[in-house]
Amino acid sequence: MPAPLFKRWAPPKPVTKPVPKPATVESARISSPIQERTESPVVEAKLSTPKAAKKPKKRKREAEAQDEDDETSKKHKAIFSKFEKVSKLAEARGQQHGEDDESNDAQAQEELHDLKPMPQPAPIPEAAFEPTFSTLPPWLSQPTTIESSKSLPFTELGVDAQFVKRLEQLGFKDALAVQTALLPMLHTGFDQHLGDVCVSAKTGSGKTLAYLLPIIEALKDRAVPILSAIVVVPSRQLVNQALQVAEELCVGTKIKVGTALGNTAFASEQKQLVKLRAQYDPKRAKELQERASRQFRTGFLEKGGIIDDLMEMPLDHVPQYDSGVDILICTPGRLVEHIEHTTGFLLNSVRWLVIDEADQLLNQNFQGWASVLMDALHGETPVDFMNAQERLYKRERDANSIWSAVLPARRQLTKVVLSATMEKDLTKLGTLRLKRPKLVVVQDEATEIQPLENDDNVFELPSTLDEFAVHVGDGSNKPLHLLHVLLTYVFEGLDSINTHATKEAVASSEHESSDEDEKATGLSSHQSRVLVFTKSTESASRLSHLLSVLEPAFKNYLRTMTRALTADASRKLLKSFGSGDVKILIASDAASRGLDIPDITHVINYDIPTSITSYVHRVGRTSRAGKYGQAWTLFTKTEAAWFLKQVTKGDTVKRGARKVKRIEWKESAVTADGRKKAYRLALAELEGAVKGGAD
Ligand SMILES: Nc1ncnc2c1ncn2[C@@H]1O[C@H](COP(=O)(O)OP(=O)(O)OP(=O)(O)O)[C@@H](O)[C@H]1O
Repeated sequence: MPAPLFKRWAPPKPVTKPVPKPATVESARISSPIQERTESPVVEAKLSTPKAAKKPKKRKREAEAQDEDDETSKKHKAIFSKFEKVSKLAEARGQQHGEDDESNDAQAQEELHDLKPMPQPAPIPEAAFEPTFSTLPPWLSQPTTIESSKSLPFTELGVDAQFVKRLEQLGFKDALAVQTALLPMLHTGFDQHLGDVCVSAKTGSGKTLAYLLPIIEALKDRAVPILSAIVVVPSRQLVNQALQVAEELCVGTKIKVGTALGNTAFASEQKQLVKLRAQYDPKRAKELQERASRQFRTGFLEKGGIIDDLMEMPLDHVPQYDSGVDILICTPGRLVEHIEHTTGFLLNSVRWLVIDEADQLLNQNFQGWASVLMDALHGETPVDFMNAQERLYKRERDANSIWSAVLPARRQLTKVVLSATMEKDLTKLGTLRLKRPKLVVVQDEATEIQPLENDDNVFELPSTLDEFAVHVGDGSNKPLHLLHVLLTYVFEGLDSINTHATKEAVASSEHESSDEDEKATGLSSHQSRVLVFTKSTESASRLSHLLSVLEPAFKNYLRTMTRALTADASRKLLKSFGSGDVKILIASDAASRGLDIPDITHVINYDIPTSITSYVHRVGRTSRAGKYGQAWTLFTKTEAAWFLKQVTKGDTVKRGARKVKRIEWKESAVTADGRKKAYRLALAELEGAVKGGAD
């Protein structure tokens, strides 16, 4: 039962002290705080007036007032006694209640002690926060994935019988994973993807054939060249490499494949790309001549343009520009030059634009090539300005396309963007103005478990690659460590021919040369082929010199790829490396991208790469198209932290269940057999050679 509210308002101890009978109003007033609050100050003033000063009239009034006061006092007394009674009663009830409450509390406590907590369900563990969203658009965050082990016969992919036969002759029976994905997407037909395609597939997975084959198949009946495909790659060597694959596939067709890479004079490249001829057209000839004479008058004469060509035309003829090639393979810089300076080099009939090693090309954006190319590609030639050939082509295309019934007649341009280290960078990809793009990712089964919604870039290494890492201390004996790897692990067995050329102090020159010969013979028949990467072409040359002094048996089998080599010389060099005449090729990062040299068994990072991307491309020169290969990296004390954390243990590089094997040997193992002394001699010789060169 709730306690009565008035209990709080009870005056302090009204019952315990006997209240004296108030003799005067004053004393009553003092003892009662309630009265004190209600009494008016006017009454107080009246009471304090001295009696002597009072007049008879006043006295009467005072007597009346006294009566009134007595009456009031009586009333007060009555109210007060009533109040006291109620207070006493309240007090008594309060005490009773207090006892009741106490006994109730005690009871409640007792009862509570007996209660057991109700059994509760186990708390639900809160799931760790895993974002299910991506900042990337769906085409980048949810790519089409293909297992890298997937392989299908070319016949099942709708490849024309003529090309299936050609592929068999080249030794390709089944299509590799990236080819099984790309061929149907790029072939005309119902599986065709009517949009652009980005491809992320490991090094050596067969991307070149995947984009060249459908293009060449589509152009196989072409009799007169029309520029239909442009392939952009980052280096001259890659232009030549793609050209070789294209030419092999084009055998038996009239398709013309041309290159623009700057290895020949610009004018002769122009002549190869654009064929000038005279066309009889008196009306247009007159218009052009009027334009030419206006230009002569104003002095604003176009140089090297159509007016120049008009001068060489017979009467009533106009210059007409035809494409000299169907497929153009080029570097971005040279392509931009042709777009800007070659009259008649028009891109309005281009149906395929391929950008290989796209991440590198977009990162460099040399001469703003992407924007220049996109402007040239997307600027449609108005029908009025089309030449006869273009009009013919447009009519043929509109009539033959299976989509012509449902789609408006317009050129369909497909962009194919590829890399082994494709970056999901929207800003860079944005410069390519992709339409309805699709990302195709070729990856191992194990990697598929990884969430692909992840916005981070992940690069996969070939599954047939074994990686080794060697700590070389402070790096002062690095060439000796390299020599140790070469003799012990790459050219196994060669070191057992254990007479070193540097044992000059003990060995007779006759003996020495016979050991050298024996080693050279062992080397010539050896199957291993090794590509050694250095940080620059200068260090490549230096290392090459050192190695041939340290191990003379290497001399005839060791070459360096430098910037000074002409395109022809570097092609020859790569050919002899491919054939096995050269066993050790030392190069800078310039050779890390895209180079496809068959049967490289080992890659050695003599100097560690400067980025993860560079590592992926360097080691990707071996283990190509399912072949086994090894990658060795020599790292110093100061390089260890970055290399071990980022490359060997980081999340960016995926290598399945495989791990990088750490190999360590004692410094004495590499300096044995007088090699330290030989190294010093080699250094001295190198210094002399450099000085001699400088003189
Ligand atoms: N269907 C096939 N069967 C067997 N080998 C093939 C097939 N297609 C291509 N190859 C071979 O695979 C090798 C690698 O091909 P390619 O150079 O196109 O690789 P890539 O994916 O472009 O590599 P990178 O990213 O390093 O440039 C080449 O030697 C090529 O001849």
